[in-house]
Amino acid sequence: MNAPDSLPFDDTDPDGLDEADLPLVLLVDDEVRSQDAMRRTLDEDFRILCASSAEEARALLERHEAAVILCDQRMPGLTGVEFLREVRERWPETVRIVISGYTDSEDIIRGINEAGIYQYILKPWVPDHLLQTVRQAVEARTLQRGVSRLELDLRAGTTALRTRRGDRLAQARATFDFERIERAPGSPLDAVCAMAARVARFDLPVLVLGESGTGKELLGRAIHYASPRADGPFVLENCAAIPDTLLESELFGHKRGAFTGAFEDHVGLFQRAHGGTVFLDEIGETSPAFQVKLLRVLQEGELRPVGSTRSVPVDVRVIAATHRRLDDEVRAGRFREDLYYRLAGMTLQMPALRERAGDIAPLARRLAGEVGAELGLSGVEIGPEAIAVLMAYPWPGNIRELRNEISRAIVLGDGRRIAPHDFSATVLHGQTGRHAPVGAAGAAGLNLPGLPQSGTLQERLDAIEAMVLRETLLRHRWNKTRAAVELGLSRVGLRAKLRRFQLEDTPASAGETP
Ligand SMILES: Nc1ncnc2c1ncn2[C@@H]1O[C@H](COP(=O)(O)OP(=O)(O)OP(=O)(O)O)[C@@H](O)[C@H]1O
Repeated sequence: MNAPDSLPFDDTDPDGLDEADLPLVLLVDDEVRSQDAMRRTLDEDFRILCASSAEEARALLERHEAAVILCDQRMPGLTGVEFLREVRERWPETVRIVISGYTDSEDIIRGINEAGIYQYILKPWVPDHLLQTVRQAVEARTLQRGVSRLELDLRAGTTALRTRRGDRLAQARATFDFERIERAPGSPLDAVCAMAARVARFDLPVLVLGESGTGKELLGRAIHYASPRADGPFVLENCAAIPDTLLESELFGHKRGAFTGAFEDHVGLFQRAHGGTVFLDEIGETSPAFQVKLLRVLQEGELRPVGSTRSVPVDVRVIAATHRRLDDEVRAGRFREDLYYRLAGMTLQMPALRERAGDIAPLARRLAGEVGAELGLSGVEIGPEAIAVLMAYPWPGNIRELRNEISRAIVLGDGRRIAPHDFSATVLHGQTGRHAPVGAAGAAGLNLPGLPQSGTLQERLDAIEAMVLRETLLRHRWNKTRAAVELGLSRVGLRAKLRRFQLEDTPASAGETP
């Protein structure tokens, strides 16, 4: 039998981590060897306590607040699930994980409800998976505790958050509200915004993934203004825009004389964001050397400006964004795994515009209004044929490209109503060179990933009709006779439709081959 451990605090921790801040994990297993194996897997990230029986575990839980309990299903006297049921009642905030072999699965499945088991791990377990599961369990507990705290606050009628914020904040909140992230009802963005709004309330780091121009920054701002840090600053740095050495001084500051050209002390963005949020755009572009420095600041909650001997405490929430798949970057060894886990408290994925073609119509109308107003034109409209053209294009540059296209159309058009011929040939003919045109189908049939999910029936049918016409013409290299035959139209009928969608009279449509 293993005696219960005393807490393994280590004053000489080489990482400079105060172990007292690490979450406590209780391992319950009567086999010393598997206890040891688990401990070795987890003890860099957590404080560990071990018990060999339910009795010992109870005694430890009475004295220490464990974030997570990992319990073997086979124990002398009672099963892991039975013990975890008791843990749920007496220590409900401790997240419960059971470890078992295949044969125990029925009992475990019952236990998922009865004992509120967060996760079960099958033997033989894989160290990475075990570590990952415990990390997630700790995060889940942090979220759950935050929810409970909020509920308590609400019940007590706490209005502190609201009263602290003034008009300026109210205005910023309205501007960067999740509702202002334009989308159609039922858009995939609904789920992203709902998750972001939830996580906004908790002080977790957030990683926003998504192609360029999908609205990652907009989402980051909305998170900040929906968070308890909303009355603190929101500062943004594009990590890809400046060289590595400057990035460090830009973010963490420098002392006068720290390097050639450092004529004065410089306060970095992290210090300026104290009490607020730092948005680190294009984090995937940073060098390994910079990643180490950032990790240290995040771990220690303090920074040392370049050339300084003194550390300064900083309290910021970091929201990082990248167009890269950061987990792939980690696997390829280009991004530090430990930093990845620090940043990815919660990961949000912004879908590309082509994956939510239903959003194009409301977005285009909104952007036409916004850009029109910037240009001093009010009430700029977009006709249904123009919307159909926009919906048939795959938008590799996402909303930023859509905004540019609409600006162009307003400037080149009559300034009142945007029509298809106001768009660039690229958009009119769906040719990006980077992605297959939406609706471009093989001989097997028509694939319509951009099937419109909003708008009136007529608008949606128009969008589909425009896509089908364009796709057929592209495939027949703009040979109208062959396209008409395939579509069962007369040449005159096809021409009328091309005129209607203004696909006919552009130089590109006359000569362009796909
Ligand atoms: N859903 C939306 N509603 C309204 N405007 C949007 C929406 N999404 C993005 N935009 C606008 O599109 C432009 C690009 O968005 P943003 O800068 O947030 O994208 P990003 O993903 O951070 O781009 P990058 O990775 O290139 O920095 C901005 O002008 C933004 O206001």
